Amino acid sequence: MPSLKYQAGDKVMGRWPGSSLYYEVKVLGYDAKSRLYTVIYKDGTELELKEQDIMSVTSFQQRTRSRSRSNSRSPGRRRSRSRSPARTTRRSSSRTTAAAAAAAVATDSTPSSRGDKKLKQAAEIKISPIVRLFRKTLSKVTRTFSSSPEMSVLDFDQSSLRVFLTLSFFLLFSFVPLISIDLPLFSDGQQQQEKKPAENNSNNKHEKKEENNMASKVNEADAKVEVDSEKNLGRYNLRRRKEDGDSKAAEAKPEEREERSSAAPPAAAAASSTPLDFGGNIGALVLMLFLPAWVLFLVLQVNQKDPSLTNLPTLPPLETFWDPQALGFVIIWIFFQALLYTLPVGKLSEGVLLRSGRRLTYRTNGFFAFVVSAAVVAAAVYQGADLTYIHSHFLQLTSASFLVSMLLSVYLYVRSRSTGLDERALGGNSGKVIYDFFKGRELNPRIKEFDLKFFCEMRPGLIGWCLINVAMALAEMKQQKLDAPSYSMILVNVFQLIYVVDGLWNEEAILTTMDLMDDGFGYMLAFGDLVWVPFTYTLQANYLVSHPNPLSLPVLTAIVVLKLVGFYIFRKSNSEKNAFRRNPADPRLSHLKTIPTATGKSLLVSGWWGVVRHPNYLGDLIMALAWSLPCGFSHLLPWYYIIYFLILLVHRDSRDMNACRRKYGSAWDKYCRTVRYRIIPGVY
Ligand SMILES: NC(=O)C1=CN([C@@H]2O[C@H](COP(=O)(O)OP(=O)(O)OC[C@H]3O[C@@H](n4cnc5c(N)ncnc54)[C@H](OP(=O)(O)O)[C@@H]3O)[C@@H](O)[C@H]2O)C=CC1
Ligand SMILES: CC(C)CCC[C@@H](C)[C@H]1CC=C2C3=C(CC[C@@]21C)[C@@]1(C)CC[C@H](O)C(C)(C)[C@@H]1CC3
Repeated sequence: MPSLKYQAGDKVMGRWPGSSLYYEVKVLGYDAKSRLYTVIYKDGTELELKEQDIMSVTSFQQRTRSRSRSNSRSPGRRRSRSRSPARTTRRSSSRTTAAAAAAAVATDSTPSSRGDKKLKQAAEIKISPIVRLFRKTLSKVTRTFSSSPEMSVLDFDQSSLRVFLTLSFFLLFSFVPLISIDLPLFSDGQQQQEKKPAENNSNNKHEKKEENNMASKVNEADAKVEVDSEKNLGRYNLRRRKEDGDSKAAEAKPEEREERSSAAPPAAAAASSTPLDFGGNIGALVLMLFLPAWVLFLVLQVNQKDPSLTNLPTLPPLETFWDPQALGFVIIWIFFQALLYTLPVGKLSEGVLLRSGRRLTYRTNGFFAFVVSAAVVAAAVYQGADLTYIHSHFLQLTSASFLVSMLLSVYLYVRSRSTGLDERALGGNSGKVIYDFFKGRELNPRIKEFDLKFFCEMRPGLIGWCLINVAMALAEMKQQKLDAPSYSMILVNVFQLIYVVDGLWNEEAILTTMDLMDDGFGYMLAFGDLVWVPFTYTLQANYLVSHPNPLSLPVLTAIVVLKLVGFYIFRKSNSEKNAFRRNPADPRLSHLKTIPTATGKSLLVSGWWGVVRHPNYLGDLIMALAWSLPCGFSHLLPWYYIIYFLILLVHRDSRDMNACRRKYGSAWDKYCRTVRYRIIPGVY
């Protein structure tokens, strides 16, 4: 190829299709007819790229450095850098890693930039009117509360905040978060610079590059991201030429599906450039204030004789929120669960491969913890303990748990200062204090072998949910003067018990969920696990205590069938994905078709994951419907869960779509074209 810019054998940087990530590739050849270069990535993927998507390593480094220099002029960052003793080492390490052209640099931009707008456009999918309405509302809310994502902690929109604060008694529950976020003692920019090279236990070149702070800096200046998937189709040829010469090649044979741990996920480099969810700082602040207030509203509302929307509860005196005994019970419960978690009983399971190249082990003895907890509670009841205390002190228990979750969140944020970049979540490491506090910075905070995120997600709140439900059944019997709980109460109790026990029985499967793999542990999950789950997921049982709803046998049967259908879809789809992620070559999965991706992982494109994207959400939603139906239609309140859950899962689905698009590029687009429905069959 004499007159060509790149010659066969050249090592250059090639853009990964559908994304803005550059990887080192080797030029294999050039096709004059199509004017495409054939390049090979380090993981063996061969693609055809246009010249404009290729860059020499030198110009790539120059570009990266110049962006880095121009960005380092930002006063905030410079100030913190100059104070860092480790800075020189870091910078030089950044340079060398930049030169080590084995990794990707994300040129994704912040949500406000043109690049990200394009990304959003690319993610725009044809949707049904209901979903469109929902998304419109969601984006309106987001726009209302977020201005520029580049805003600092201090210059947030004061007027929106004031309007918001006057809305209700939010401030009360939000006292602690306000203290913690008003103290921007350190910036993430500084912390990123301060990480000593010695802390880098990464054994993977991609991750080493990821520490290069320039990744995000290239972003800000170079928002020329072309991610329109349709455009990309014309520009790239995604054939895996090595495996097969025709378009069928995208479906790999089972024996080819081994996951290559040497290939780091492409998103690894995007540490501080992942687009912000929830409208950035302002959205996170709003949520931090709104969520506790909403829990308070629900807790007060459910006790009303007529909990309709036109009959809002009044705020009780402040002192009713505080009960040291309730706090004592909450702490004892959490410590009791922690003790069970640490017992050397049950299996040790391996988590997914982390960006640091490590795999963590988890003690998955959740079912054991459940059985022991049930036995201890039963023994306590036998000894005369009155579980209806939980119902009568629900508000105090809620505020005590809120306090614990707040303290935990502050602890998590503070300790995340001393963690390396490869230990942080991609989405919670923006440098924006409120946002990172909310989303969680550290991916897997551990005290020795004690994994805080895993523990909180699977134990105190989840098992506490069942305990509270049982307490509600006893409270119903007491209040309604019944010899046994009502059928509605039994259904709600049994359905949710099945859900929790199933989660604990299949505890290992949680290791391949978004929370464990991608999300940091911060306020969102700490609050979600310790307050939201136990005190709002029990709303149906709580409602039935004082709002009986007799069920006829046919209705009861129909509800049971619905629950079983939902459970079947939920369990089967979760197990299928979990089994596939754990062992892609599992012979039991050999009938499934897959799409290979450049990360070495493949995507399931048949079986449950070929019916809709996120079939597990579909099953979960059907179950949620079966949980609300026993409460009847007199009030909206017991239907709150399914409404919230629909919002949560649709938002989670789009978060996951964006994350997967960043991870898998065009392979993800191909998956979306093949499996067109999102969550619900027929809904795009
Ligand atoms: N009760 C509750 O409050 C909640 C319950 N849930 C439930 O928890 C469960 C886990 O949910 P969640 O963590 O949100 O998401 P998933 O378990 O669906 O995990 C999403 C991940 O799965 C992988 N994936 C996506 N598509 C495919 C595919 N086609 N083939 C192979 N892998 C794929 C991707 O990760 P990668 O490719 O990196 O492996 C993706 O990031 C669900 O059943 C959900 O309903 C969730 C939230 C709240
Ligand atoms: C406070 C916010 C608005 C939302 C917080 C969300 C969290 C409450 C949920 C995020 C993912 C969850 C999962 C479960 C519980 C709720 C949270 C923590 C789960 C443990 C429930 C039991 C299931 O069997 C499961 C699949 C293990 C769930 C995993 C996700």
